[in-house]
Amino acid sequence: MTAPALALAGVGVDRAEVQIIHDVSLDAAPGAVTVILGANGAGKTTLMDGIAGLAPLRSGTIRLDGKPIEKLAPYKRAWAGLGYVEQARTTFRTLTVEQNLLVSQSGDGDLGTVYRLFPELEKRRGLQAGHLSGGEQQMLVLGRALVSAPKVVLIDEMSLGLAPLVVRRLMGTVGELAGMGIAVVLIEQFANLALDIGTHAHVLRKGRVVFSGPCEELRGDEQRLHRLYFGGPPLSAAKTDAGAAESELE
Ligand SMILES: Nc1ncnc2c1ncn2[C@@H]1O[C@H](COP(=O)(O)OP(=O)(O)OP(=O)(O)O)[C@@H](O)[C@H]1O
Repeated sequence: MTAPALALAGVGVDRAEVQIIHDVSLDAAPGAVTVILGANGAGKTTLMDGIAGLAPLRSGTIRLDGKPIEKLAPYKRAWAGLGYVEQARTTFRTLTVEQNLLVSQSGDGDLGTVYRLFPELEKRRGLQAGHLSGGEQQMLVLGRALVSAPKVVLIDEMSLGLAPLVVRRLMGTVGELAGMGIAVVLIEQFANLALDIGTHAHVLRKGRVVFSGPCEELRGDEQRLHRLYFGGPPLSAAKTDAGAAESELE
C-alpha cells in the first residue's frame, strides 16, 4: 500500500477555545482524492484550518510525508508541501493573472502546468485578477496552490456560487491534480460530484467522523448520506458493509 502523504491521528481542533473537532484520524494517499463530507457546521472547515495551522490543535498528530507538522507555523507547513485552497476565493485583485501565479511560485512549481490545466488563464495572463469571472478566479486560486509544488492540497468548497457547468470543469481539474501524484483532500457541498472523483470519503457530524470508507459505498445513496449527515435510526446490518467504519451518533 502507498504510504499516505497526509496522516491525521487523534486530531482535535478548537475555535475560540471551544473544541469543535474530536479525535479525527484519516489518511490521504498521493494520487488520490480524499473527500470530506458533512452538513453545514459539521466542522469541515475547522478541520482543514487545523491541518493548515490556522486553528489551534487541541490533540493529535499531523504527518506530511511521514514528518510531523502539527507544531509548525502555517507558512512552514506550506513550505513542507501543504497547499490550502480556502473557501473564500482570494486573489490579489490588482495584480495580473501571471503576477498572482509568480508571487505564489516556489520549488519546482511551474506556470506551464497551470496554463496547460487552465488555458483560460493563459489567455488572460496580462489581465488584472479582479476582472476575472468567478470560475476563472477559482482556477487562479487552484493555480496558485499548484505553483507552490505541493504534495498535498486541501480544497474547501470551491464550488460556492459557481454555475454547475463551471463546477464540473473544476472537478475534472481536481482529478487531474491527483493524476499528477498530489494527495487532494476535498470538501464539497455537491457530495455526488466529489464522490465521483474521490477514492475514499469521510463524513463528519458534530466534529466527529461517522463514516470512513470507499466513495463508491456512498455514491448515489442520498438516504444514507442524509442519515450520516443528520443522524437517525441505525442502518440494518446488510447496509453497514465491511470495510466501512460507521457509527450512528445522536
Ligand atoms: N471563528 C469561530 N469562532 C467560534 N466558532 C466557530 C468559528 N468558526 C466556526 N465556528 C463553529 O464551528 C463549528 C464548525 O464550523 P465549520 O465552519 O468548521 O463547519 P463546516 O462543516 O465547514 O460548515 P460549512 O459547510 O457551513 O462551511 C460551527 O458550529 C461553527 O459555528
